[in-house]
Amino acid sequence: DHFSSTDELKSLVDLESYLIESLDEYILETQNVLNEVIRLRNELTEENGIALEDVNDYVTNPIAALKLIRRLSVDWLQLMEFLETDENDFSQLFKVFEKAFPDLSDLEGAVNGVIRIQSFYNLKTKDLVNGVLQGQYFENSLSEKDCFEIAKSYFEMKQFKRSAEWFKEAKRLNFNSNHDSIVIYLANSYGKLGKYKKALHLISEELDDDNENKNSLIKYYKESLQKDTIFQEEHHKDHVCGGNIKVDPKISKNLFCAYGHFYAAPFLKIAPFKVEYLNLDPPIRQFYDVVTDDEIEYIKKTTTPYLKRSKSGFEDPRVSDYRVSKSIGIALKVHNFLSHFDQRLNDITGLDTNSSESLQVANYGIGGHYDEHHDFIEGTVNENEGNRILTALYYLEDVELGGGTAFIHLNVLVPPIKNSMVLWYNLYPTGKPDYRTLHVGCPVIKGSKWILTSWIRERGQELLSPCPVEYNPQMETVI
Ligand SMILES: O=C(O)CCC(=O)C(=O)O
Ligand SMILES: [Fe+2]
Repeated sequence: DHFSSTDELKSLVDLESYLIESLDEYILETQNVLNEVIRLRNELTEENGIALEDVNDYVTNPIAALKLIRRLSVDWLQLMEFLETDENDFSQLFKVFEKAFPDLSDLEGAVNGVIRIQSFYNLKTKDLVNGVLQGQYFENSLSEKDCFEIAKSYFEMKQFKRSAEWFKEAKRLNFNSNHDSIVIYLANSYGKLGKYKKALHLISEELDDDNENKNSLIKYYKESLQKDTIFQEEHHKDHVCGGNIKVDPKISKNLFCAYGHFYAAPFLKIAPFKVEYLNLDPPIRQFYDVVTDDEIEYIKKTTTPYLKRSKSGFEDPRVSDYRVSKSIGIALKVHNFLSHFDQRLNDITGLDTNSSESLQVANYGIGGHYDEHHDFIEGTVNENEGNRILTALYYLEDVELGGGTAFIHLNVLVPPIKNSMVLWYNLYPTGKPDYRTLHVGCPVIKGSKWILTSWIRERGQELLSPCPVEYNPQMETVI
């Protein structure tokens, strides 16, 4: 027994105080963990609250979407590391939902989307960080972590002017342990641009004295200062997608709008289409109100469950960053609801649409695009079909910002206007490919882009379009 000896009781008191001390340590440790969990939880709650205010607006904003993906692919996992040690109900619950989370490749996709938007539209880094897109202010701004992710991607792409801008923003927003890593990256970006003095200054002044790389970096940049290497300044040029490139007035003064009926199609005599000539040679024309809201609803509803990541290339189609969208073919013949669709294209073009391919529906998310390409097939063409004479591209949705179609040799930017269709010939009337038709599906900055594309092939047109030597706009009746 214990109670008969005071000595034994004393040792129990000692033991108890030892235990209390250890318990205190445990409490402190747990409290620290919990405080950190609470801090992260508050950060997540704040952002989630902003998203809840208008979910649709949030997920169609590239900056907000990037943040959402980063939270779910990185931040939540960091939080869970704190809770991992004990098997609590929340950890169990999290494991069930985690499977549906975006992963690091989704994060990479979202970062690339923002980078694409910046480079195609030549947006200022500071504007993007503050949520300003093409001059319009949106509420979502980027955090240090987001800037750091983007900066690292630019660094890997060897775009050091941009990486320096983004690391600078990350440094400005920084208030945690990542500081040294940002400083080194920023200095190295300066170094790659030949700005050794700046790099040296940054390392000497701002890198922690305890950092193991400090001395070697100082030595490296001091030595670099002695070398005289010539560097090429990186320039960011305007792209046709941005809509800021002026068209030669000699061309633009001849452009016009009209009510057009074509090839004497009887229906169009009564109800001509509104048409706008965006370029005369080669002709690029935008037709308004050629697809109805009901048809659009039908097309979206029917195709949405089947959309798959688009591929590019005729011979060996692949998924790549060249074309970031989801798409699926739709055969008009099996959809009675769309029975008038091809008739309109036939009325407009005078061509036989029976030989056209199944239509293609595509949906581009934020930063989604289709880089420079021609629609005609290069190389061997299947003789039973022939090449793609003509492209008719229908816009099924207005895009809030970006998402036009740019003809980069012609400085023509087609705005994505719902219910309209843009039409151009990919071949000269002689059947020769027309390389002036090189075009880009511009990145979506904000919103969602839905298009439908119809390609008319050469076969079946022999009697309808007997090769004129040159295209002549007079072939069409315009009233
Ligand atoms: O998305 C666009 O604006 C262009 C699409 C396109 O060029 C195509 O699908 O061939
Ligand atoms: Fe195309």
